[in-house]
Amino acid sequence: MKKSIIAFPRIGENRELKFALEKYFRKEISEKELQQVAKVIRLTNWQQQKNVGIEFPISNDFSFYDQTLDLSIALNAIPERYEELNLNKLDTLFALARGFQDEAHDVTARPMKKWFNTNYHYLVPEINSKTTIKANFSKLIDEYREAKESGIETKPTIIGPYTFLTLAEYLEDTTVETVLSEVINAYHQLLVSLNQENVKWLQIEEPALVLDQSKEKIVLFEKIYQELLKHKNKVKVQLQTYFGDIRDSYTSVCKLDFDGIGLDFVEGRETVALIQKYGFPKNKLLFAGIVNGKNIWRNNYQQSLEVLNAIKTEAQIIVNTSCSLQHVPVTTKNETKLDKDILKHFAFANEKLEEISQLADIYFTENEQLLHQNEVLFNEKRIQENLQLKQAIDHLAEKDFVRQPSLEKRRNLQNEALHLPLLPTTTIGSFPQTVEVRRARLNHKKGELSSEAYDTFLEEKIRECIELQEKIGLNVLVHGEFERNDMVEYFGEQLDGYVFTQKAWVQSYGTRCVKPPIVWGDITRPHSMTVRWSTFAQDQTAKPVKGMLTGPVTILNWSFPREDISLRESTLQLALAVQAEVLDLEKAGIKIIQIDEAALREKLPLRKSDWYSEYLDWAIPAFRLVHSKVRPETQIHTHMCYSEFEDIISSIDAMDADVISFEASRSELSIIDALKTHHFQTLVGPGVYDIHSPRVPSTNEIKTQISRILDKLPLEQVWINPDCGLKTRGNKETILSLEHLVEATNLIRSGVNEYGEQTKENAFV
Ligand SMILES: CN1c2c(nc(N)[nH]c2=O)NC[C@@H]1CNc1ccc(C(=O)N[C@@H](CCC(=O)N[C@@H](CCC(=O)N[C@@H](CCC(=O)O)C(=O)O)C(=O)O)C(=O)O)cc1
Ligand SMILES: N[C@@H](CCS)C(=O)O
Ligand SMILES: [Zn+2]
Repeated sequence: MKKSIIAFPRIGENRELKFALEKYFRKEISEKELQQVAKVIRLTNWQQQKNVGIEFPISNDFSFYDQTLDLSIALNAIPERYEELNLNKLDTLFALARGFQDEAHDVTARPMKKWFNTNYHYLVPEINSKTTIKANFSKLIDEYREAKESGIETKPTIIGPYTFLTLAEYLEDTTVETVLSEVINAYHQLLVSLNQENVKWLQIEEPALVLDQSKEKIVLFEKIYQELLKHKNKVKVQLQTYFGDIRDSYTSVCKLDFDGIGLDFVEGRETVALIQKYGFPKNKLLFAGIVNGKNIWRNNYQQSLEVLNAIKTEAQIIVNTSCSLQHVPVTTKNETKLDKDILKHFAFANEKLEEISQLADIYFTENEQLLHQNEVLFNEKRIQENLQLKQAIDHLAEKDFVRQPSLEKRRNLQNEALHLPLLPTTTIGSFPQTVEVRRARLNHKKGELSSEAYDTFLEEKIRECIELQEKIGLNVLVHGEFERNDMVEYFGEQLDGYVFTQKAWVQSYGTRCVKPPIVWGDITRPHSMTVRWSTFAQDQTAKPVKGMLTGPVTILNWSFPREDISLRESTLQLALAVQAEVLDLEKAGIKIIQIDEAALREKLPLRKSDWYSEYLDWAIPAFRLVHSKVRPETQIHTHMCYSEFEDIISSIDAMDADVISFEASRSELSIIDALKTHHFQTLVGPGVYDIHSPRVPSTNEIKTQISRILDKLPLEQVWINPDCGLKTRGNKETILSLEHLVEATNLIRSGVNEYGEQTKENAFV
């Protein structure tokens, strides 16, 4: 074996899986038709890998929704409430993923979390007191057989027991120990089945090893694998890690009876040093993750070769990707509008397969011609540096990052300017991106709808949206973001220095995909990007309309960034561009401006020791730079999709926004305790219902949620809002949910308790 990958995207070249799934959810196609689409994708993927000579294409990397959810199901970690719906296997999976609501049932979706430091989301496994782990790896076996029937010997992949146990949520006094032996036993059963099938290699993914590991955790890891590997028999087992190095567990991993070890040489800063210091076991293969699975730039073969040569004497190398290719788009071949001189610098998943193959040729057979061609590409002068921008960044001073006056002083001025009631109600920005909205944008893009007609359409949508929010009784309105394809791509399209693609989709969660724009050069703002729509919306109402922007850290984190300058440098370029937009909005009379930093937490380095020096020390100031020059009366909001920022709570406060909204509806509200303990200064809008699921929360449910928040936080600090934008929802459920939100807030304001009784002494309006 010379070359390998960890996993391939499963959405299909033209998002075939997304469209089939959505049709299945709308009951427009049968399960059989859906399975057929899935099968074609799998066969195509295996064939692509085979075509470039990958000896063992990967199987079981396909998923209808999420591979961690598939694992929960394979381990029978299916909470009773989903079993009780009595749905078939596939629909039970979708109930866990999306929630389920009909006349007789109402079950919420399992929570989703960010998959390590990516923009992919996994469904959190649940372990409760009734969980009985049992092996049912039929999906993995079926897909292995499916490939074999078409003449392809695959290497099945599975997320490992250690990562599963690390990511799971433990309820009702359960712990890792409650299920540990059952989980080991289930993987043991898997090995037995694989031996029966005569499977050659199994890849076990353990990305949890790249997180900070305590001694106890390493003991747990060793215990699992000492036990498990006793049973591998003829199947060879490859332990695959990614998203960083495994400095805490390297020596333990080397001692265990794995046949191959996969290490990340792209994000794993210490990987080479670890091998040089401790050596690499002679009886194992080293799967060297050298082709970046997260970014889309061509691999620099010379640099890769230097890395491989540095460890050449230590190990027998298999050329590999650094992580699953699910984080990059499928192919560059459909990018017909991008200049060839630009496109030649990019490698998506298919092109990365070729890179693996070429690198193996260069490494094993010293193919000089391939090396030379690649050198020519990297020696080209790609872009012209913007010296004026560089100077502007170099001259930034301390004062440019500090807003005046203090938060407390601003608050009084804003209260006077805005006259909002207690518990102000608002939304996060986007309203449903219905088929009608997307179709109009598509028609405009294709030239079938003129710019004038498209603009008129958008104005009509904004007018309706404002009218609707007034009718529902929200206090701070939004324009609805109808003009945006995506909260990041939209800005990328307006900024100089970006290039964007037509078909370069990447899965974000379930059926939802994003098309990250690509930072090509230095970033500047040639014109205002949102003022027109925000002012149009404000002209329709006397209530304040929030201007709506995406912050610099999020724009960069959800783009494919440059690799020739630092992330800090690109973020500061973006910060200056967004700052100009903020000031234009303010000048145009917008009194509240929301700057979303939904991805700020996501890119926090996986190791704590890197948090400040590698990231927060520039990311938080970059946000402050964006709003440091606004008037004290202008209220700055920010938004984060997830509430997992307990550990960096002071940094979030240091963003110095006036209000922050975040997800809290699916979490245990522990974040609220943390806000209290840390004397969090910023006003907060903890989301009172989950927008990721189509289910409509009842008024009472929202009211209970608000009461729980108010048990812990002072009234004056709280805003009421959903936990994220409404773009993925339909109109009907959105209207009902927002009506319930306003009704619940009004009940709380007027002091009606949870039993529907008027308690005058609680009333405050
Ligand atoms: C808030 N989130 C976001 C994240 N990352 C982003 N970059 N953006 C986000 O908003 N990360 C965390 C969270 C959760 N993630 C998501 C991700 C994606 C969506 C979502 O709704 N995605 C849409 C695609 C959005 C888009 O770009 N739409 C375009 C193109 C529409 C399209 O597909 N057109 C078809 C034709 C359709 C037709 O009707 O004929 C085509 O071009 O072929 C647009 O609107 O113009 C998705 O559908 O996956 C939400 C949350
Ligand atoms: N303003 C954006 C934030 C999503 S994270 C929206 O509402 O969709
Ligand atoms: Zn959000």
